[in-house]
Order: sequence, then C-alpha cells, then structure tokens
Amino acid sequence: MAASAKPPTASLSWNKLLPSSPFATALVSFPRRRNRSAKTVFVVAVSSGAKPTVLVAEKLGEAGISLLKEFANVDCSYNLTQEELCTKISLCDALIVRSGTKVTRDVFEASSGRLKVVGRAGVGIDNVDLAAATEHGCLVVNAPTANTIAAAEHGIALLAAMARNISQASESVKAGSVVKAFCPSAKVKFVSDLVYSFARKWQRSKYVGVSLVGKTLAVMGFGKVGSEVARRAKGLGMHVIAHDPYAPADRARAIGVELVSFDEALATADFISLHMPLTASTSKVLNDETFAKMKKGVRIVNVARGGVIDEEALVKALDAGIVAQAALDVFTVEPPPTDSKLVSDERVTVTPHLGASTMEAQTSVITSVGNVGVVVQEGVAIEIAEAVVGALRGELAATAVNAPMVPAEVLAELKPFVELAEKLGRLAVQLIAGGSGVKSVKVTYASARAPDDLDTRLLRAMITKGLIEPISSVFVNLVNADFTAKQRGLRISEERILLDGSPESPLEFIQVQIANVESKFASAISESGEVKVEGKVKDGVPHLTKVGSFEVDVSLEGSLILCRQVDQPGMIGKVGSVLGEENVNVSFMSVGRIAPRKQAVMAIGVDEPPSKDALKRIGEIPAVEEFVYLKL
Ligand SMILES: NC(=O)c1ccc[n+]([C@@H]2O[C@H](COP(=O)([O-])OP(=O)(O)OC[C@H]3O[C@@H](n4cnc5c(N)ncnc54)[C@H](O)[C@@H]3O)[C@@H](O)[C@H]2O)c1
Ligand SMILES: O=C(O)[C@H](O)COP(=O)(O)O
Repeated sequence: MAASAKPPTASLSWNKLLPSSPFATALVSFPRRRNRSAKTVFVVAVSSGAKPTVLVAEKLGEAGISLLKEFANVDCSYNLTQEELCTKISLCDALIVRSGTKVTRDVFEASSGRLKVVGRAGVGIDNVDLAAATEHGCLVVNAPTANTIAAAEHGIALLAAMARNISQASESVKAGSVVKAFCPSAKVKFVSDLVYSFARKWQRSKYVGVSLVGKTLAVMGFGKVGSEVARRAKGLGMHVIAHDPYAPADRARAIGVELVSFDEALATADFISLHMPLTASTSKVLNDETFAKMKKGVRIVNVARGGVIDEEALVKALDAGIVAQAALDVFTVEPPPTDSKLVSDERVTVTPHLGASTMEAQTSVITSVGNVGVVVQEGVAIEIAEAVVGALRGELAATAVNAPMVPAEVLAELKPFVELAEKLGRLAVQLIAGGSGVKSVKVTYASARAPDDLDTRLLRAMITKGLIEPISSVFVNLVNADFTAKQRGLRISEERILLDGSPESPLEFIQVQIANVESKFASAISESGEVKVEGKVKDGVPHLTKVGSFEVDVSLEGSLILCRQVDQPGMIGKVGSVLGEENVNVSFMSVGRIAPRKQAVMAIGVDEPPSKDALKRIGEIPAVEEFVYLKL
C-alpha cells in the first residue's frame, strides 16, 4: 500500500476551462513569434489524434490560412447559404467569418456541440449571436486591433471625399455628356441616323466643396477607431470633440479632444463621424429626433455600422436640408437594396463596407512612425488565425468576447486552485443525498491578499463545472458556466475572508458549502447544517482538508473513499487490507477525529475505482458507521 504524498501532477490542460478539445494531450511551452501587447498564455497542448476542422466562410488573407493549416484541416467555402452553413457546421470545430456571415442560433444548434470556437476576422461581432454561442459553450474571439488604422483612414478618406465632392465630380467627368446630335447626310429617317457628339463634363462651379480646417468634428465613440480618426482630424486642423459615455477624459485630453455630452456634440458639430459598436443602445441612435437637434448643414460619416443610423430618417434629414451630405461605408442591410434612396442620392458618397479592406490590415504587419504615433499592426488574418488555433488548443484567448480574459500571470498562479475548485465542486455535489435539489452554494475564498487582487471568475466557473457535470449531461466550461448555473436555478454566492500574514499565495483555502440539502454521508454536514468541503493547495497539488467538521488531509487525485468510524487501533490496516486484496492501490490516507477513541473520518485516496464488492466489505467492517465513494 502506497500511503505517502505523490509528486505534483502534470500541468493542467486549459481545455478544461474552454470548450473541450479532443486534440490535446500534452503540454509544452514555446515563445510566440513576436512580442504582443495582448497577454496570452503560452501554454500549448500538442495534438495527437485527428486534426480539428476549421471552416473559413469568408475570404481571409493567405497568411492566416497558412497558419491555420499548420494545425487544422481548413475548409475555405465562401458565399454559403444559411442552409449550407448549417449543414457544414456539424463537421467543424471552428468557424471563421467576417461581417458578411450571420452566425445565428440555428448555426450553433446545427453544430450539435462540435463547434468550439467562432473567430470573427474583424472587430464588430454584431453578426454573431453571442447569447447562443455562450449557451452552447462556444468561445467567440475577434481580431480587435488589426483593422483599426484601416478603418480610421477610410473614415478620413470619406470625410475629405465628401467635403470636396470627389466621387460625384469623378463620376461626372468620366460620364461626360451629349453635347450635340447632327445628321451627316441630308436624309434623316431614323434616330439612329443621327450622330452624337460627347464632351467631358467639367462642372467646376457645381462641385465647389467645403473646407475642413477650423470646422468642428464630433467623433461619436472614442474607442480604437474613433481616437485614431480624432488624431488624424486634428492634423487636418479641425476642432475635434468626442462623445463616448465610457471613454476616460484623460485619454481624450491627451490628444487635445474634449469629451462632451451627446446633445452638445449634435448641436455644435459641422461634421459627425460615427465610431460606436452596434448594440441595443446605439441602434438607430441617429433618428428623426436626434437629426432635429443637429446644426443645419451638418455632414455625416459612418464607418461603424449601418444600424446606428435610422436610414429613413437620414433620407428625410437630407431632404429637409438638416444634413447637407453623408458618406457611408456601412448599411443596415448589406448590400443595400437596389431601390435604396440613400445610395441613389447624389449628396451621399458610398463605399461597399471597405473600412477594413487594406492589404496591410488583412494580412501583413505594418509599423508606422510619425505624428500619428507608433503603430505596430498585425493583419486581421494572422490575428484571428492565432486566436482560433490558440482556443482550439485550450489556451485562454486574449481576445475572447464571451469569456473572461485572464492575464497569463494570473492564470499561472491560479492554476492549481482552478483544479482544486473543480474537485471541491465535484466532491460536494456527490455528497448530496439523491432527491435534494442543489439550489444554493456558498463559496468562501480565504486569502491574505486584498479582495481586489483576487479574480474569482475562473474559480467560480470551475466550481460550477464540478457541481453540475457529475449530475447532468451538460458540458460546462468557462464560457457557459454562469449561464448554465443560472439556467438550472443554481445560486452561487461568493465570500472572501481576509487573513493576516504574507500574501505570497493567492489563496489559503477554498470552502464550498451547499445549503438546505441532506447528505448521503452525514459527517459531511457542518455544525451550521450545510454540506461542507474545504481544500488547500500543497506543493502545487490540491488537497481536501475538511469534510463537515472533520479535519482531513488527502491529495485530490484518483478517487476518494470517506469512512466514518469509531476511532480505534487497526482501522487503517483493516480498510487497507480489503483494498489490497481487491488490488486497489491507495495513494493517500488521512484520519481526522474529534478526540481520541471518539468519532473519526478516514479519507482514502485510491488510484483505481474499487469494485462494489470491495466497498461492501468496507461497509461491513464493524467499526465503520458510514462510508461513501466519490469520483474526482
Ligand atoms: N467599416 C469597417 O470596415 C469597420 C472597420 C473596423 C471597425 N468598424 C466598426 O467601427 C466601430 C468601432 O470599432 P472600434 O474598434 O473602435 O471599437 P472600440 O470598442 O474600440 O470602440 C467603440 C467605442 O464606442 C463607445 N461607445 C459604446 N456605446 C456608445 C454610445 N452609446 N455612444 C458613444 N460611444 C459609445 C465605447 O465606449 C468604445 O469606446 C465598430 O462598430 C466596428 O464594428 C468598422
Ligand atoms: O467590424 C469590422 O471589423 C469591420 O466592419 C470589418 O468588417 P469586414 O471584416 O467584413 O471587412
């Protein structure tokens, strides 16, 4: 019988936190090709079995495709109908899209759980049903930085093109006009006998523009693109104001931009440039009511999302002379319908959602230095391919949209506690007697660190996983843990205990208590009436340190037998020999007792699951009053 502590276990696979990956077996570390500002985990699982399949549903730069091919089978199928997408998706582990593909609830349902990652090769995720993704435990990642400069440059290009009537004037010169029709001979019988003469149109007075210098530009949405537009507009001599309820004023001040209220922005701007995401609160934010608040003759640029403008209201505002001109890269429906009044209006400059479409933004790395700052930019294709491959390998993605982003250094520290959290959840739920519904769970984290220094989202997700998976067929991960708990009516409350002492370790212990339930192992009920388990990390290995009111100390590996008996000599030997005779190896053993010769709880770690017969024989040992076998 081996009854001593084992060496620490191998590294934890992060696939447990993220959508499960059948491809991961071992863990190694390697540095990335470039130093990125995003904090990603450099822990990678080497694949052993079949390669995952990635469906690329919209054109992605070659560099990204090559990167994907190193790790996965890549199916590039563009212009799929919704039906075709739903059919294909059941054979795919990851899907990569741009803005032209709607990843609806139907897509997640059709995937039957195989789809683990959706990669949005760009910023806006309004074409992905995030709620459905989360419910299905599917991670959504995007490429939030690679096209920022391209979008900002397109915004500035549209601003200048609109102000100087570039596209209208260009069309006019190219089209020219019929200046004269004459008849080369005397007989004119048919119109076709006439010869037409064309001339270039040269409408210099018609296309007199307006200047940008000294004008007020209101940037609506002072995020990545908005702030780059602001910076460039300042360079053009414009007076730039911005409205963004969530942007820090000092960031705006640093580039000489004043943050103002929504109404002030509307009332004072000569030009308005839209850069907010499309959300429930920004949908049709420019509408009849808000157009009425604008300065007469305002000019509008939209490279964000079509849906932030009520397009019918914009047509009316143009007709009423409130809006003098508009330049639109994005539309509510793309491409816009053939009878779109906006597209056919001469005062409106349009482009077919080209904001992100530069060679540099899509595939390569650019570095620019100048009065716009230093920009190191990676192509969207590379950014998204790295994020998708990382997620399939089980890394926590730095650009996750529907899961917490946990910095690498925090992850490294929390790793053994993450494992402990899941195991405590598993143990606690298995101690519940059948028929007692689990509704209320209290988790206590004891630490010498200030509460703000402890990010418990990961731990909570893993406790939830441990609590739910043994009693259901649902797969729980970091993405869907909170949703799954809520859906099952499971309330998890968290409490922190601040301990004295040195805060070297992020946590001293974690305690899980389940209230209002009966236990199949009565000794697991604490003095206050809850099923209670408590654990610590020792030498990197999770240990169970308390069951109910009994102190134990057993390493949480393999499985566990808990026995309550009257404390007396020879008990360890008796239980040990039953297990030995049944060829079950004991990894760890500990006895916690109230007092000598009184009630004691023996915790026995076993490598193999004992047979029913072995468990029956343990139960028949006269001093054993109750016992339970728990799978970890
Ligand atoms: N046309 C294109 O090809 C193209 C390219 C890139 C980005 N985009 C779009 O541009 C937009 C901005 O992208 P980003 O990368 O700068 O995103 P971002 O998240 O960095 O910035 C968005 C900003 O909008 C702000 N915001 C949110 N709600 C707001 C509100 N009600 N009023 C004002 N501001 C609000 C946020 O606080 C944030 O600062 C997104 O809609 C994105 O999809 C379009
Ligand atoms: O949100 C974005 O990133 C842009 O709208 C780009 O969309 P695209 O990838 O379809 O060009």
